[in-house]
Amino acid sequence: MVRVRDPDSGPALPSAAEETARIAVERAVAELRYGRMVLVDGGTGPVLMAPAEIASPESLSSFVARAGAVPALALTANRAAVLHINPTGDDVELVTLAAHLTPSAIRALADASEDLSHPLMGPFRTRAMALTDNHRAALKLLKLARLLPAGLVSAPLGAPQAAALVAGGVLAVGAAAIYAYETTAALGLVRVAAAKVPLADAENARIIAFRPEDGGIEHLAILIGDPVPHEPVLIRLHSECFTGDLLGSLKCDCGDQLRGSIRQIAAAGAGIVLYLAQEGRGIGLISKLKAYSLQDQGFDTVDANERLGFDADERIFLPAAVMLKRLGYRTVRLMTNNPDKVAGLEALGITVTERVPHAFPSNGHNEFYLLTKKKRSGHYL
Ligand SMILES: Nc1nc2c(ncn2[C@@H]2O[C@H](COP(=O)(O)OP(=O)(O)OP(=O)(O)O)[C@@H](O)[C@H]2O)c(=O)[nH]1
Ligand SMILES: [Zn+2]
Repeated sequence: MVRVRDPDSGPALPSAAEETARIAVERAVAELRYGRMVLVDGGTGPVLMAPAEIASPESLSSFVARAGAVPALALTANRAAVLHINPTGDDVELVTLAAHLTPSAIRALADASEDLSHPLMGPFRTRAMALTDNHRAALKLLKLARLLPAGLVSAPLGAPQAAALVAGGVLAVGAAAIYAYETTAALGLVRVAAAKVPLADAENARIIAFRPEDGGIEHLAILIGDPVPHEPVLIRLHSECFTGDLLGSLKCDCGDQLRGSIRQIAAAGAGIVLYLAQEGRGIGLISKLKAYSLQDQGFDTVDANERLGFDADERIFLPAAVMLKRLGYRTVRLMTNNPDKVAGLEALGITVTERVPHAFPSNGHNEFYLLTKKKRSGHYL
């Protein structure tokens, strides 16, 4: 494919080697989502891994046959703390799979939404397998696959064993590529389509779609009116929320914020909504629904994410900053209540001249959610 550089492209487009590495990560993501095993390779020796949330007797025995040994269960420190596993101080714990940890117990250890139906399943033993950077990369890869960050992992394998697995069809992916993935994908964003789409609240609207040059996750820019590049442009960064944006869910404020931002920008004359593919603050729709079921059990939105093994917010701001630069805008008035969005854009070279408050009345279902954003995530409300 011919590589075209926008006149105001901001950061350089990634090299061909970086793009090959990014595509390897996307293929590994697809393998994991099909429940297949993947080899994560890097300086500390290749480790075989598989998602724990779909562990079955068959997948476990196939793992043992390939790795030549019983795997360990890799959990984030957040998830391990919930399970009262003695902390080693590392960000990842490797739990020994004792006989009582059957496939269904492994699934329950991975998935906090089953905590009530599967009360604590200890005792747990850790440290039998030495933790390596490739185990950490394995959990990052699961997050990129929008799966729970809990994986069956082997100890580092010898080169001949890893080569035999690759020859047998197991996909290998580099740990460095996994860590670079989000940055490389964002830096590779280019415009792939643009069209006028008159909206009920903003008739003069255009949607410009961005995608990494050779495929991958797409984000949208909704341009309303004709924002002037050299003046501060009124913008909203809106993370995708299927339930709130499309279904009008009352659990959050997303639907009001999305429609409200379009109305406000139209009333002001011009501006941009960036609609970012970061469902569930970056954990994906299925994990967000699991977080909702934990909220039904009394946990707040932050605790629910952490019980599932995630951080409270897994989003990055680079895709938004890159899209703004590709469109030719570097100075913005940002509609948000989230201080991290202001700091995140500023850190990436976008000047935020003003934070425009973007709060809507609560609706009888989302008071506690809004209060938690204020109290625990420092939102201005
Ligand atoms: N994990 C998780 N995600 C949620 C929950 N409720 C809403 N979301 C997601 O949170 C994101 C909200 O995005 P935004 O409205 O852009 O961001 P914000 O951090 O609330 O900041 P502002 O609205 O700009 O003040 C969307 O991706 C929703 O899908 C929840 O309880 N758990
Ligand atoms: Zn929402």
